[in-house]
Amino acid sequence: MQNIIEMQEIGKVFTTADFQTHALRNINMTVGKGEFVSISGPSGCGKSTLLSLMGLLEPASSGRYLLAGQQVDNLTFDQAARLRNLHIGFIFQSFNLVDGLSVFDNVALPLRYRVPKINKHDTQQRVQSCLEKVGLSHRSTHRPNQLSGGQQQRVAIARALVTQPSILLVDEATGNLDSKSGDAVMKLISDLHQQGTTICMVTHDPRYADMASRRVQLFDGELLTTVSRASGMVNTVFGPL
Ligand SMILES: Nc1ncnc2c1ncn2[C@@H]1O[C@H](COP(=O)(O)OP(=O)(O)OP(=O)(O)O)[C@@H](O)[C@H]1O
Repeated sequence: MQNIIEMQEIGKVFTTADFQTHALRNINMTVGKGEFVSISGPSGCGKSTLLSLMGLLEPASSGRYLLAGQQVDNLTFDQAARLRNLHIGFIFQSFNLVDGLSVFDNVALPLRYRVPKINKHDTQQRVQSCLEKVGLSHRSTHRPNQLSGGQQQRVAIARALVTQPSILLVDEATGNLDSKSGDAVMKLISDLHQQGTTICMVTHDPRYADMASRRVQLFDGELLTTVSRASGMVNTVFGPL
């Protein structure tokens, strides 16, 4: 299987005036094309930091990171933004939709930053197709505040898909939703995986973690175990459980 993500001995230290936090230590991790990996662990263990590094939202402090085969350490801000736009779709707990824009324009937003530019006709088709995937094509002219939380998260998923990313990074996508809407969003994410999308998802919910093809556990900034559903194999990478 071709690797989309390859992290070697990745570390992340946050330094504030009086404090250093080792958020991640010595992370060795690969994600193959088409895999669905869930990332779990206690609060503060480094899950969101790992996702931010994967998504080039911030650089690692040490180690080597290959994204889609390209070494991506030491990128400039603009280079990171361009690669992000090409390869990564994000879904966060907060939907981060722009209230002043229609559902259609929210989904189209990432395409505005594409180089080379995507013409109006192709934009129209891509947005429409993504809204159909999430079952909201009939709501394209609505504003986000006219939708339920679950529907807003589905718009955020359509926005993440519109750039046809190599990998979808999901951080507690169901955290702000009631259980019924949460289950619907997770079904959608699972369907996207069945259709071939690569997914890395942070979740606290063991039921949702179990939907992944591989489960990764973090503890205190270190990779603890990875469990593959296909093989049922538990591989203790570091330390005690
Ligand atoms: N920008 C930052 N500056 C300083 N410390 C940070 C920063 N971001 C995260 N940290 C610290 O890094 C550690 C890991 O944080 P992170 O948000 O990755 O944990 P998490 O596992 O996602 O937690 P939670 O489940 O509570 O969301 C924590 O100790 C946190 O305080």
